[in-house]
Amino acid sequence: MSSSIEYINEGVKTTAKKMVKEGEIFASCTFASLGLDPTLCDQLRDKMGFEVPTLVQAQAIPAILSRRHVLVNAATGTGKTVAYLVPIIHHLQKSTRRTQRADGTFGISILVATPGRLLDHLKNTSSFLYSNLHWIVFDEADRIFELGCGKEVEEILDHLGSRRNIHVKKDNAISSFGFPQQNLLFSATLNEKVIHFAKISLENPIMIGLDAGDSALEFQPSERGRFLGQDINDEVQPIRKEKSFSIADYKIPTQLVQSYVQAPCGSRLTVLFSVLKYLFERESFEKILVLFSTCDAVDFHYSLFGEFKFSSSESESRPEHLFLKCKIFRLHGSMKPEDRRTTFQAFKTEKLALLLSTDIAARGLDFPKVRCIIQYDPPGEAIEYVHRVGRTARLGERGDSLLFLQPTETDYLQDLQNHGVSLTEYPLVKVLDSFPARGRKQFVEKLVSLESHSWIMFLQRAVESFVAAEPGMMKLAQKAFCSWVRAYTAHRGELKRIFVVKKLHLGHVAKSFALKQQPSVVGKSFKKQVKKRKRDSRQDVSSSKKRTL
Ligand SMILES: Nc1ncnc2c1ncn2[C@@H]1O[C@H](COP(=O)(O)OP(=O)(O)OP(=O)(O)O)[C@@H](O)[C@H]1O
Repeated sequence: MSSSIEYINEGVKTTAKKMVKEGEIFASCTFASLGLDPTLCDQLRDKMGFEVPTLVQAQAIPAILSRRHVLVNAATGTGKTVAYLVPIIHHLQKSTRRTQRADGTFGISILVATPGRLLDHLKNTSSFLYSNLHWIVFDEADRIFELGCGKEVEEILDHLGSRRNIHVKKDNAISSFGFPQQNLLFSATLNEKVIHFAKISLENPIMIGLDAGDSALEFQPSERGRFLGQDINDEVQPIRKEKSFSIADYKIPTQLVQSYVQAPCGSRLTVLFSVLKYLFERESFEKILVLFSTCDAVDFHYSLFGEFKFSSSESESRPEHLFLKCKIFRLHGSMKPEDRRTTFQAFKTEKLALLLSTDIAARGLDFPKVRCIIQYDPPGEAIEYVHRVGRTARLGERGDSLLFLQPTETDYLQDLQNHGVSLTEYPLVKVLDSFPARGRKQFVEKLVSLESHSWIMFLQRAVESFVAAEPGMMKLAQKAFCSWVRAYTAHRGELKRIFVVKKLHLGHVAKSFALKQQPSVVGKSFKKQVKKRKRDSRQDVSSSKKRTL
C-alpha cells in the first residue's frame, strides 16, 4: 500500500510529492531540505546521530514550520518528539528579540507540564505569565484522555484563549513572534475523545498520518480524500455516534510480530520463566521488558528471577547456577525517583537485560533495542495494549510482543480484533519440549494439559521449594498475591466480563506466585470483596429498575 504525501515548506516554497511504502520509517530527504536552519541540522547529525528524518518528521516539520495547526497520528517509536521539538527550536533560535522578565513563560522557553498541574498554575499563580505563549503541544493526546484529564485540557484551552469554537479576540492569539499561536496535537491512537479535542483545539490543521481510507474523522463528501498534508474543513463537524473506531485508528508498527500465549493460572509463573530462558538463550534476544499489574508483583519476580538457582542435571553433585543469566532490573512507581532514573539509564545502556515493570514503562519511554514486550498481566483497554507493545519495534527495528492470557480470558483477543489488532498463538509446547525431560517420559503421546508437562511440573516444584525455604521471598510472594488479586478485581466496564473475578481459582493464583498454599488472610479479604461486588451489582440492578419504573 502506498500513499501520497504533500510536503509544505514555507521557507523554500517547494511542494514535493513522495510515495511512501507501508512499513518504511525513514524519508529519503535531508533535514536541511525541510527548511530547517543548517546549524540545527548539523546538531541533529553530530550530537544526536540523526542523519535523515523519519517519515513522520519529514511530514510534520515543514507543516509546523508553515505555522499551521497540525494533527499527527503516527505509530509508537516513529520519532514524534523530534517532529515537533525541532521546528519549535528552529523558531526559537531564529528569534532575535531580547526577552524581558515581564515576558513571562517566554523566559523559560519550553515548559513541560501535566494537564492538572498546568491548569492549577493558570488559575492560581499570578506570576505565571503566558501572554507570549506561541506553541501548545498536546503530546500523547490519547493518554491525556485515558487518564481522565479531558476536562482539564479543555479548561486549559479556555484559559489560553485557544478553544476554536469560542470567540477569541484576534490580538490575544498573536504571539511576539508576530504570527498566531500554533496548536499541535500528537497521538499514536485516535478515538472519539481525541477527535473531539482536535476539532475544538485545532484551527484549519494540516493532518498527518490519516488518509481517506482509514480516517476516523467524518467529513462532508467534498472533504473526503483530502487528508495527508491537506486542510480539514473549517466547520466543526459533529462526530457520528455510530462510527466505530478501528484498524488504522490504532497504529501499530508493521514489522511487530504479535503473539499470545495461553497459560493456565497455576502454570503462569513457570511458563514465563521458561519463555524468558528460551528467548534469551535460544533466540538470543538481548533485551526484554515484562509488564506486571502491581508494584508488589514486580518486587517479587525481581527477587525470584535474580536469585533462583537451578541445577542443569538431575545429579546432586552438579553445581547450581542462576536460572536466568541476564542482568535484571525493576521499575515501578513506589521506587525513589533517583532509583528509577538509575534503572532507566542502566537498562538503556545494558546489552543483555531483563526489565520487570509496571505500566510506568508502558508509554512514552524510549529504551533502545528492546526486542520483546511480554504482557504477563494483561492490559486494560486495547489502547493500553498498543502503547505497551510500542516499547519495541521502534524506528523500524524488529520486535516481538507476547500477551499472556489464561484460558478463561481469551475473549480479550476478540476485543483486540475489534480494533484491528490480530495475534497469533505462540508455539508454547515447542518451547517447553526444548527443556530437558525430568522424572518421567517427556514425549507423552498426547499432552493432556500444560500443567502436566514434565518440565512445567519439575520447574513448579523447584520454584515452590525455593520460595518456601526463603522467608523473605515467601513474604514478597504473599504480598504480591494479595495485590494481584486486588488488581484483578479492578478491571472496569466491558473488561469485567472477560477478566471474571469469580472464575479465579485462588489456589492456582497462589501457585503462580510459587506458593504451595493460598494465604488464608487473603482468602477472607478476597471473599469479602467478591461479596461486596455482588451486593453492589445487585444494588445497581435494583436502582436502575427503580429508574425505569
Ligand atoms: N531522525 C531520526 N534518526 C534516528 N533516530 C531518531 C530520529 N528521530 C528520532 N529518533 C529516535 O527514535 C526513537 C523514537 O523516537 P520517539 O520516542 O520520539 O518516538 P515516538 O513516536 O514519540 O514514540 P511514542 O509514541 O512511543 O512516544 C528515539 O530513540 C529517538 O531518539
